[in-house]
Amino acid sequence: MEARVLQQLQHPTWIDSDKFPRKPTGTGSGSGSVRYSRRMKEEQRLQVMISAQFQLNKASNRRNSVSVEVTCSYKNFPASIMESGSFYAPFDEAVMLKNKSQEIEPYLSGRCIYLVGMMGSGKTTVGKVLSAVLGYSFVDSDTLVEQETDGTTVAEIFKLYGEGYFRNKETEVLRKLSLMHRLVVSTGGGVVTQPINWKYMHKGISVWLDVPLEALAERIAAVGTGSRPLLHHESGDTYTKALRRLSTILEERGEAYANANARVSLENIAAKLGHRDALEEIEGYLKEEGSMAIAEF
Ligand SMILES: Nc1ncnc2c1ncn2[C@@H]1O[C@H](COP(=O)(O)OP(=O)(O)OP(=O)(O)O)[C@@H](O)[C@H]1O
Ligand SMILES: O=C(O)C1=C[C@@H](O)[C@@H](O)[C@H](O)C1
Repeated sequence: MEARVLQQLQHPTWIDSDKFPRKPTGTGSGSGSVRYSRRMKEEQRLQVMISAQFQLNKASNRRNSVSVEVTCSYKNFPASIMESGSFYAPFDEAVMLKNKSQEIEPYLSGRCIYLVGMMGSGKTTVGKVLSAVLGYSFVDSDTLVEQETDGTTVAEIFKLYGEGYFRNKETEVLRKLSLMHRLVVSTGGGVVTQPINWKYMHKGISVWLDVPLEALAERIAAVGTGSRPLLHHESGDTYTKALRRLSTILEERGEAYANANARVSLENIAAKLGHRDALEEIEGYLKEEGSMAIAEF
């Protein structure tokens, strides 16, 4: 599986923000931009492109915004394994993320970060940014299960072989990941239901993205339930059926998510993406476990 993880990895490299002017020097309105890109080649097979656009526009709300795009391609593999992602953050926020991650990273000692949470809680979105700022690689356990099953999608695996088969494959994927380092893992929403999975995830640091059900249902309604087999059974409009089914699933899972080392509570979800909270919660956990010193005043 290691090779397959490699197919997914993004080898993120954070942009050296010192290459950018920190603030516009003038006081009036104006704008400027800087582009920085870097290409890495590993044995001529793996190509990672990181590009950043840095926009200073004092006259608009987009002032001091930074957009970062990470694109990964692996020679001879189909486009579906090409990963790309981007995020937009105020410049100060981007600098804060970079600083916080640099503070935390040595204390992680290479341990993997496992993001757990309900379907649609943002594990993929947050995970890609966390991996970029920490210099970790990003993997998605659902994708690895699909790859281990000859490319059969999660929805098809459920349909053809049943949930039990999927859960066993998922546990096997987690076991293999637990032997690896420097990964941010976006887990499947149901990993928390199998106690053995915790044995593997506790080799690293687990973070629960706790998002209100209404926000989850809204996001899922926006993209549909096609890829989420556990939401296929209800009738009604997509939002209502997703909300009803998610409520039942969360009830069945009880306290399972609370086994995570850290919890990011995203109550006011519209206002934030969760990357910063996730880093702060990981820092809190590292201090609690004693590997990171608590600042003395
Ligand atoms: N903070 C946020 N605010 C609004 N939308 C978000 C936020 N985070 C993620 N989303 C959107 O919600 C959807 C689900 O996000 P994502 O795929 O990251 O979740 P996930 O936990 O990985 O889901 P799954 O486990 O089902 O794969 C995506 O369309 C994403 O763009
Ligand atoms: O919450 C769940 O149980 C699931 C979430 C998805 O990520 C997939 O792992 C699968 O659809 C099951």
